[in-house]
Amino acid sequence: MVEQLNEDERAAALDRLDEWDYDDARDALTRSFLFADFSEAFAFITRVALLAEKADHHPEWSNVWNRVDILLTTHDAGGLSRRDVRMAEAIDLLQSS
Ligand SMILES: C[C@H](O)[C@H](O)[C@H]1CNC2=NC(N)=NC(=O)C2=N1
Repeated sequence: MVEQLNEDERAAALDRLDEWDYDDARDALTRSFLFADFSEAFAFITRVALLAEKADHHPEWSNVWNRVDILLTTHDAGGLSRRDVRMAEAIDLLQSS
């Protein structure tokens, strides 16, 4: 069973994850991505979906044309866990490649 991050662990993670915001109500990480068009946004969604399947850790997300909104939290832990931090870092790497 994966553990929810404690306050110190959460603060350290948020410090490192510059591009991500913290959703207090959900104990979650959020980030919005903007692309040139729907096709680019959908390609990104596909890449993240493959990461998610590999990690068995799945984002909550929505897409409107060129925009993808992602929320990461761990349902099994009732909030933010290491799995969300790892997923956010992996998504950031996709973005920078
Ligand atoms: C059984 C399976 O491992 C779990 O349900 C996984 C699947 N994907 C998941 N994704 C997220 N975001 N949180 C989870 O707790 C979770 N649990």
